[in-house]
Amino acid sequence: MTEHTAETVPHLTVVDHPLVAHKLSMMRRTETSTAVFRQLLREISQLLAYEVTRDLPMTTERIQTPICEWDAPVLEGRKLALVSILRAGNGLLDGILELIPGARVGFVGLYRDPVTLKPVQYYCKLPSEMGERVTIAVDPMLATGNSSAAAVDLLKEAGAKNIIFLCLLAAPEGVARMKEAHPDVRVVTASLDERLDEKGYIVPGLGDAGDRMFGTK
Ligand SMILES: O=P(O)(O)OC[C@H]1O[C@H](OP(=O)(O)OP(=O)(O)O)[C@H](O)[C@@H]1O
Ligand SMILES: O=c1cc[nH]c(=O)[nH]1
Ligand SMILES: [Mg+2]
Repeated sequence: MTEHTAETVPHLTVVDHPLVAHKLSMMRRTETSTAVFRQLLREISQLLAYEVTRDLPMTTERIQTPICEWDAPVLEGRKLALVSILRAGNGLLDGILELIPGARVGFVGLYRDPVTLKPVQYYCKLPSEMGERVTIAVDPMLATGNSSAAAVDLLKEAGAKNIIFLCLLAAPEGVARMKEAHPDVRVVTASLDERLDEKGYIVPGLGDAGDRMFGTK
């Protein structure tokens, strides 16, 4: 590990949970099939959703139980915006939507040019009233951070102010890039990996998340 840790990067949360770590190790294995990879990502996404929503603002609503009237805790404000960074973000989105079915959903289409490692945008469709929603942007991989920084630029252009970036694996380089470009955005990840290789892949990583999820090359 490098010197970057959850302690030295306070805007970074590494979800430290045995089930997450075990499932993630299974996902990293080369021999894990596409079907199992997708299923594991769905399972992990729900554990991460539990963590990433921990500090959502709450209010109370007067309700009638069979016994009495009561001020019951409920989520405050407008419905969450979940934004998937295509393609691979959809692997995290599906499981989280099961837990938060009322969330509004946006998509940012980006792919990383394999030579320049710069993001190329091909799509953007976001919910209305982004300025009034907590926005959770999801993409399994935070490598150079170029894609996530560009995606957050688009979210902010649409008015989003309260943004969390949720990923599965983060490289220290990507965490640093996000901190520099968007210091107000909290990054939540299942693992802070060691580094990037010469092609910009996360080490030890799990390879190309989109390809592993969809069986492409
Ligand atoms: O931090 P970065 O260096 O920008 O790399 C991370 C990006 O690369 C992957 O997407 P990819 O370009 O492979 O597109 P895909 O989801 O369509 O496979 C990943 O899902 C991120 O979006
Ligand atoms: O390791 C990496 C880096 C970027 N994108 C991926 O899918 N994997
Ligand atoms: Mg890919």
